[in-house]
Amino acid sequence: MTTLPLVDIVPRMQRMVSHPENMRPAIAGSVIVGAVEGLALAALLPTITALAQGTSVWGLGFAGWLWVLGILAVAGFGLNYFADRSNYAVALDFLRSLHRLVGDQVAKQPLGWFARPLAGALSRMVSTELMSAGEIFAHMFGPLVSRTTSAVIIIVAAWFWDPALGAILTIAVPVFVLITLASTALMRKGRSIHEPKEVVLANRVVEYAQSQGAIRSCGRSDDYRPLSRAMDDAYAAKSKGLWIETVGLLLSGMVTQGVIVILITVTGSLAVDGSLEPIPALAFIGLALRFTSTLQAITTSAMALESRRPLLDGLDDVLTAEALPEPTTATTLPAPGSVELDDVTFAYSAAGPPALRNVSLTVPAGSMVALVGPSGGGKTTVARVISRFYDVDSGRVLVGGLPVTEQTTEQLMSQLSMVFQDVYLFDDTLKANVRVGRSDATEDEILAASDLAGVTEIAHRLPDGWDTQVGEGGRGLSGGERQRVAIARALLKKAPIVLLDEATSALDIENEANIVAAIEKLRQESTVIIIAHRLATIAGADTIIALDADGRVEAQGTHEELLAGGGTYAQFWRRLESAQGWQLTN
Ligand SMILES: Nc1ncnc2c1ncn2[C@@H]1O[C@H](COP(=O)(O)OP(=O)(O)OP(=O)(O)O)[C@@H](O)[C@H]1O
Repeated sequence: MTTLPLVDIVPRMQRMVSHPENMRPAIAGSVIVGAVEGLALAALLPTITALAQGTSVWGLGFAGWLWVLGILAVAGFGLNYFADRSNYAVALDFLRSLHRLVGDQVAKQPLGWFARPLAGALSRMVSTELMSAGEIFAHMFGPLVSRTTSAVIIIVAAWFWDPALGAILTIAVPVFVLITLASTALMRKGRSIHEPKEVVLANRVVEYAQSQGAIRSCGRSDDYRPLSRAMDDAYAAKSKGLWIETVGLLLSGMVTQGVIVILITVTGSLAVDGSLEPIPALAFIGLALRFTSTLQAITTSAMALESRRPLLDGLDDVLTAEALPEPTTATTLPAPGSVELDDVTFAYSAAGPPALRNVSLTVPAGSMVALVGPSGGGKTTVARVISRFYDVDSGRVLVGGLPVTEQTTEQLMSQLSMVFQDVYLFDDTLKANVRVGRSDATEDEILAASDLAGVTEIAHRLPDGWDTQVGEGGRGLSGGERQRVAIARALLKKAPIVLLDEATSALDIENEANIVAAIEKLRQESTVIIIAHRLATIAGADTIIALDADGRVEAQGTHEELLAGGGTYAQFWRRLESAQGWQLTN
């Protein structure tokens, strides 16, 4: 059974609000409201007794007790208003500061962090769940505190009035809590049986809709087994889960009634055998009815809090994710434009095999290096460790002659331009997306870079030219067009080092011509490290670094040297030649 976040919610929230000092008065307000409400309920005992017996109770007659009730009600109303305001203030502070904290934390994370599952959960958390985070304090924790205080006051008052009545209420609490916990556990168990199957079913439906082309071309649109299997599984799991949930629901529906019946029966029996006066017994039954609804409200708030535990856990994970350590100030670079990997070994996870094994390579400033090798050989990983998406497990990565771990993110990023396969464009105009390369670039510079990268040609085709909105992520453009924009950005940025993934998938003939021209221009101005797929790029590079399938450097040298050396590179080259269908003559 999971523990309720009742105890740890305060320290957790204290870490997440910008004014933790405001939580104390809010909690104190809820306690005072609960105490006043509890006292108002407890005052029913002397009020009804005074009314029924026509005598004074503790020096006050019925009218006096009515005044007490009235004063408590007015005080409760006013205090409730102020407690609610304090709770809402904390809730709003919580929401505001969460957005800032999550934003700051995201900005500090290494780029590799965004490839992890946590980052996927983050988008759901920020888009849908964070808005409900404010409820935790305003609608769950505050009411929980005030109702618990009320219940405690009622029990204390009952003990004070008559120890037998106090004992009855005290015993009712664990009975109520145990039955409620059992019912919640049953409902949770029922949900855990059918919910995962429903998620699978939903995924299968989406898959079925998205893969209609492939399914129809295989003639399987009538009988898509994974979907029908998922439906059968979901149906079977739902039937089983519902049975268990129904028992839980029955228990939860019965608990309040059950406890009321027990309280009335016990109180009635005590009145019959003379242990209790009949009138106080009647007054007590009225109080017991309110007491059970207070208990029910406590459990509702507690369960609602419990349901927010995954959100708080997720926020904790995001907020405590460790940023890569970096210095606070930039240092002078000993060898601007150069890149070096010195005996680098790196695995994406401790359990998995290394993606790079003892990789050493040197890229002098101004040179062009082509990374080649089989799919999965670690070419993209080399680019990622150079950009410090991840810190390596052993060895060193130097950019500009300085280890990347000794540079500020700003210093490192100012040296690099990255043109990777998954180019992200902002939901803005085409021109604004090119300008991202360098915000202070002039119109002429933007046009020159765009001409070279083939973006001007795109602008001429689009309905609003340069002012065309490219859509979120650039979905209004094709993959090849997005890559051209990324190349224009790189040309504009004029970074000393360019990392370029020459994605074959995005290359049609026109794109290819642009890439060739852009690479030529880039290599005149910068060091270029290119994950190369085209024969001409590979053969034209100053140095070729061939990785093997296990992430080791198999060979490095010029094209002629590697070809003359025979080995895997020569085989790789011949395969590429026949695949690309043309012969390069030396
Ligand atoms: N984010 C990741 N998490 C875990 N493993 C990864 C991740 N990215 C890549 N890998 C693994 O690391 C190894 C090297 O991958 P990498 O993408 O660097 O190869 P590549 O040579 O660029 O391949 P390709 O030419 O197909 O793009 C592969 O085994 C791959 O499965």
